[in-house]
Amino acid sequence: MAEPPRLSFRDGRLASRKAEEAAWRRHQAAAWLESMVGPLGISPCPSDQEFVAALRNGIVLCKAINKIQPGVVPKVVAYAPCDSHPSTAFQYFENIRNFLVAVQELKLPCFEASDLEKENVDVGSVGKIVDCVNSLKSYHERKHCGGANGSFKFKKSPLAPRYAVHAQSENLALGSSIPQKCLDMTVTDSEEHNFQNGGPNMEEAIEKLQRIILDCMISCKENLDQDVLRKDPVTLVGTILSNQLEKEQFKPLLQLFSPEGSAIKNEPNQHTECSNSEIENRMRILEAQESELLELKTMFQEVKVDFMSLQSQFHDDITELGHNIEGLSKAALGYNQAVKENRNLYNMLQEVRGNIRVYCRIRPLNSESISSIEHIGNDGSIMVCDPFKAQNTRKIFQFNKTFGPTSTQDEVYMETQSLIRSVMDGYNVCIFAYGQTGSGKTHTMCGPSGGLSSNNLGINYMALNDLFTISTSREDMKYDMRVQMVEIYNEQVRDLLSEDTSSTKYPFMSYVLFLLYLF
Ligand SMILES: Nc1ncnc2c1ncn2[C@@H]1O[C@H](COP(=O)(O)OP(=O)(O)OP(=O)(O)O)[C@@H](O)[C@H]1O
Repeated sequence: MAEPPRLSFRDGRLASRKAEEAAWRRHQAAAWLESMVGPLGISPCPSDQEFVAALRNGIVLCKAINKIQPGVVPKVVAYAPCDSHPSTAFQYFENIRNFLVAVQELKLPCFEASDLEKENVDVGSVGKIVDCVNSLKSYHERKHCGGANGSFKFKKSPLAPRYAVHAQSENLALGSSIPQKCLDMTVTDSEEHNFQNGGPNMEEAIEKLQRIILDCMISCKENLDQDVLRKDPVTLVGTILSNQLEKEQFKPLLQLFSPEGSAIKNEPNQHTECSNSEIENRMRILEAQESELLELKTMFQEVKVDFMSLQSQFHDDITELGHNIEGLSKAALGYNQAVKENRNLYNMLQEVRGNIRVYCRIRPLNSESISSIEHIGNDGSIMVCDPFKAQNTRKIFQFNKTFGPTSTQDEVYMETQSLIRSVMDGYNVCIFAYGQTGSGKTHTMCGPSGGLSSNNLGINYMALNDLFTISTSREDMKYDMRVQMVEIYNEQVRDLLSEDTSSTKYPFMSYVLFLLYLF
């Protein structure tokens, strides 16, 4: 049975370092994709399998590149209900193909569509995919800073190219073009070309050199004599390094650091140019922002002044309004008091004039009638004389007021109006007409038309109109009005508004009858 190949300490450390680096780069790629398109549903440090599985349908990649370059992948096939369907798998392949075309258009490093399709992913394929994603990331960042026009350089994964090369690196022939490709784990054809043209930056070159030196040291350490190492380790390491660095394979790299090296000479210039242009850009942005800030500050100050002025004006207006309201309130209070006093005086006047008043109205005579009225006094007195009896039969009667045959309905009402209005202030008022048949009671109380015409309205109608007008004008009071009409004939009370009068009882009628007896 064949024994499995043993890994030396050096190989083990290298492998571990490479795995760590690859994992870090995967993490960076995944984190960037998540920042662009949202959660991928994988762990923050995904395995190769996880990473590839998340990108296999190409949706994430297409969305990400569309964010950088909108519309570069015009149609992205989204998730289908059943992803195992053959047509969907084909459409997903379309996603990958469109994405790769878009990447090529941006002149960024690509991978093969088959790299994503493999069930058992290999490190080299994943490295290419990660490289592609990270180059997109760098492109995006540069674009964000105003760069990313034309050629674009990216950091390549250390994995894929190094793997094949490193095993042979120490035994390769020096100087030829093929070994040149192989001797540096990190230097590829394109990168070498870049070195010659001042392509890679200093940081990349230092990183590469560090790796080579580390490899050399590990390689040498395995063959070191422990005794020699104990005597003068510094000189020993120096000698080893200088021997190693003498080799042809390091020359392209060392040229980078030589003062004459065009690449190293150009790079700082390029870097400086890039930095200067970036700085200039940022300075311009900063100046623009500063001027905008100043404008905003000025505007803020103006708005603040306006606001203060408005606030002060508002305060003055409110104060003035308060004074006005206070004045109105006092006036209203005074008015209410005046009205109240006025009512009291009014009602006192009614009492002075007499709570019970008796008026006499003489109706016009008809053609056959002979008048018995001899004199009507202004003080309400009336002298009557029976024309069929002797002269000494004259009699004088005194009333509060006597209305002659020519008096109108309005004149009669004006005398009773003050009493009627005091009802609205809570006083009880009763007006009734008394007299023999045909003396004019109905004419006075209801009017000749019985309320059907607005001319010559009776006391009842005029009183009700007056009361409704007053109740409407007094908005702060609520009045409840009810009307009842009764007739007293032969000491019998009859409800004129009720159809069935037999069962109606009127407890107040005893007072009315008592009053009638008084007269
Ligand atoms: N001041 C007046 N001016 C003109 N006509 C009047 C006046 N008073 C009464 N008359 C007339 O006299 C007649 C009798 O009046 P009225 O019917 O009002 O009397 P009465 O007292 O109501 O009678 P009764 O008690 O029988 O009902 C009516 O035709 C009425 O038009």
